[in-house]
Amino acid sequence: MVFYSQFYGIQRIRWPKLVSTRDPNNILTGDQGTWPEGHSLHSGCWDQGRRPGCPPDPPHLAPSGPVRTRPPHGSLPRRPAGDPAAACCPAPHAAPGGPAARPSGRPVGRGPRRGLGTAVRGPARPAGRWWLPPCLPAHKGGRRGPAGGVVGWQPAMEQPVQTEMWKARSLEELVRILHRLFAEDKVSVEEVQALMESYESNPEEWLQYAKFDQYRYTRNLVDNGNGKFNLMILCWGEGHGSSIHDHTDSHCFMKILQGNLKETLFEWPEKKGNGEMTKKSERVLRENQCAYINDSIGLHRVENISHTESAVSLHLYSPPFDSCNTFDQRTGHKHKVKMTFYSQFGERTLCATAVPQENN
Ligand SMILES: N[C@@H](CS(=O)O)C(=O)O
Ligand SMILES: [Fe+2]
Repeated sequence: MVFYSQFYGIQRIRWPKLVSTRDPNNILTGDQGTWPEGHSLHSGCWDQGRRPGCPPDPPHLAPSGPVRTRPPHGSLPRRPAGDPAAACCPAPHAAPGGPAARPSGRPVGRGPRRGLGTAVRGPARPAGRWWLPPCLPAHKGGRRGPAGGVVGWQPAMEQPVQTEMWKARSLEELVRILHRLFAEDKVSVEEVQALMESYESNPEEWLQYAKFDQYRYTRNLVDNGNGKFNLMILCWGEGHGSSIHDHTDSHCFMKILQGNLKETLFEWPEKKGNGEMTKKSERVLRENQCAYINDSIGLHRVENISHTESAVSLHLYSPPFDSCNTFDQRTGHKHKVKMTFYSQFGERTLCATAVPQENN
């Protein structure tokens, strides 16, 4: 699976195979990585209506009404020869030299609209996205430009203009749409971010997961995304915060469900780390906003600076990870920590160790 972004570009993470920055049609050649069974390339089925012989959706993804039809994907990857999904779902967008983007931005999906959220037409994004080299922090071979993005841009292939956006009308629906998006070979950072932002926080829907601790912020697993992502609710009591940390080469989306959270960005320290870490920026994230970070952008610390209000946030990590590095602000020294869940699917996790080693 490949992530792409008009700002951050393709990011190769743990499992994707070789990605050509010049020919996006090549991205399906080579090793397909290690997805859990049944999660390879059937994603073409859902957006064009089910074709005879297509494997059924897993029950929790079963269609129940109209869906958003996909924007045209003129340059999405070709399915490899012999791929069963190619046989059962000859997705027009995946065909070599697939359909050109419609200037009107009208949906191209045919077949019945099947139910996940509302498709709303968003503002057309500027044409011409860029394919980037992997988005890695400088010490892993990435190079950062003045704006903090990775440099080394390679104008290669225009990406389609996205003309529609998802609207998740409930947390449940948000989870369903996320499953759909992550079943694709390519995942758009902006699409996930916009989708998460589209969900209007409703405490009734997430209260069952919101378990607070008196002393530290808690991580509460909501969904494990078929192994492709982890969705969790973090509960921040007054004054609670995380250490400065990285995200283990994963993509991190953070949406505020309640209250406000301050996010402070830091530069990666020099290799050895022996001095005060450099602060890049800070901002306060407010209810329903969704932020995004990965290791090429930098490190961050998140804090609930309120003395009177708790805060709750919804985090998506892909690929999932269970450890990260924390950094000492004064020295830049790093320390690997294991990350655990305070609860999973609404049930309090039994502590395996007497002293949980958390990122705070
Ligand atoms: N990334 C942190 C939360 S935050 O401070 O972004 C975690 O998963 O615990
Ligand atoms: Fe984080």
